Amino acid sequence: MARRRMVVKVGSQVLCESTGGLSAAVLAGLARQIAALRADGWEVVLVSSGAVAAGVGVVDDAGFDNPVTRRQVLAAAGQVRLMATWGLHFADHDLAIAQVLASKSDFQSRGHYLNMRGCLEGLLSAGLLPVVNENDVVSVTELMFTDNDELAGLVAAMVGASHLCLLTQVAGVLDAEGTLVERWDDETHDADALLQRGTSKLGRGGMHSKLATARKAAGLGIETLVADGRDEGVLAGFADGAARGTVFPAGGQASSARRWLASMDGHTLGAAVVNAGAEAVLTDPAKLASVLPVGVEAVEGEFLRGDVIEVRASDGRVLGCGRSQYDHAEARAALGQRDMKPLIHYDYLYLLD
Ligand SMILES: Nc1ncnc2c1ncn2[C@@H]1O[C@H](COP(=O)(O)OP(=O)(O)O)[C@@H](O)[C@H]1O
Ligand SMILES: N[C@@H](CCC(=O)OP(=O)(O)O)C(=O)O
Repeated sequence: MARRRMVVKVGSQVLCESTGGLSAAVLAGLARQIAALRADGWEVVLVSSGAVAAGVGVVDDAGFDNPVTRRQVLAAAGQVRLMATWGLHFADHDLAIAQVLASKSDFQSRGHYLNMRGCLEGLLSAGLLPVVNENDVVSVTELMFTDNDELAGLVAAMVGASHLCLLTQVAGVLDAEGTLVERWDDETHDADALLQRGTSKLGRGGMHSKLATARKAAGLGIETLVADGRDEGVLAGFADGAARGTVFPAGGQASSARRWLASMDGHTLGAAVVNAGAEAVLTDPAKLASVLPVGVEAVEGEFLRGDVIEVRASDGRVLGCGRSQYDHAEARAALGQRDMKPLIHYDYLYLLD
C-alpha cells in the first residue's frame, strides 16, 4: 500500500478561545481525530502554532517596549504551556508526543536538513507524535518563515508526506462571492483576484500564504487540503477521500533531492548569475544541463559546498536553485573557466517553470 503519512498544521486562531487562551475543547477534538488516524494506520506529524497566543495567558506582557522581545518571551513561555496541553490531550489516547522546533536555517544546509529529517523519521518509527513549531526565540525578522503554513509545507516535503492538511478558522479558500472553492485548479482560479492580504487577529500569513504553500506542495505530489479546524470530521474525511474544504490535487511525484531543493526556493544563502548562453541551455526543456563555471558571470553571497544557491539570469530573473559543489570562494575563483566540474550538477538543480 502507498505510504499514508499526513502533516496536519493548526493555526493559532483555531486553537484559541475568542477571549484568549487555548481552547480545551478544540485541542481535545483534534487529539481524538489524530489518534483515530493513527489507529487506522496513518503516520502523522502535527505542526502546531499557538505559542505566542498561549503565552498571553502566562506572561504579563504590558511591560515590553520592544515588540521582538515581547514576542520571544510570549513564545518561550507559551510553547511550554502549548506542549503541556497537547501532551495531556494526547495522553487520553495513550499517545506520547515529542517537540521539534525548527528555524529557517535548518532548511538551508543539507546537513541540518538531513539531521532534522532523521529525527522526524526516528520519532515516527518509535510511534511518537512529532509536534513541530517554529523556534520563535531565535527566528526573528529575516530569519523567520513567512508563517507556520510555509513550515508545514517544508516539513511535508521533508518527510515525503502523502497528505498535507492546513487547518484554519474558515471553511477553505473562498471566492470573491464568499463561496467555497472545493477543488483548486491553477488553470481556472486566479489567486490574486481572490484573496485579500489580511490575516485573522492571531494569524500571521493569511490565506495568501496557505495558497502558496498548498500549490507548491501539490506540485511536489502531496495532496493538500485547506479546511476548517473546528470541523469534527475534517481529518477522517480527508483520509477517506471525502474532504471538506479546498483540495489541491497532487500533481506528479518528486525525488527527495527535488523536494529539498524546491523547499529552498526563496531561502538560499547565495546566488550564481548565469550568462545568456547558459540560460538558453538550462531553460531548454529538451536538455538536461548542469550549471558550469564557464557560463557563470557572478557569484553572490557566502555559502559552503553542499549549500543551496539561487540561479539567476543576468537581468535578475530567478531561474531556480541548486546544490553547489563549490564554496563561495572556490566558485568565484572558477568563474568563466572551462573544463571544471559543474557548479551545480543537474541531479541537484531545480528550475522554476
Ligand atoms: N479568499 C479567502 N478565502 C478565505 N479566507 C481568506 C481569503 N482571503 C483572506 N482570507 C483570510 O485569511 C484568514 C486565514 O489566515 P490566518 O489568519 O493566517 O489563519 P491561521 O491562523 O489559521 O494560519 C481567514 O480567516 C480570512 O480572514
Ligand atoms: N510560531 C508561532 C505561530 C506563527 C504562525 O504562523 O501562526 P498562524 O498563522 O496562526 O499559523 C506561534 O506558535 O505562536
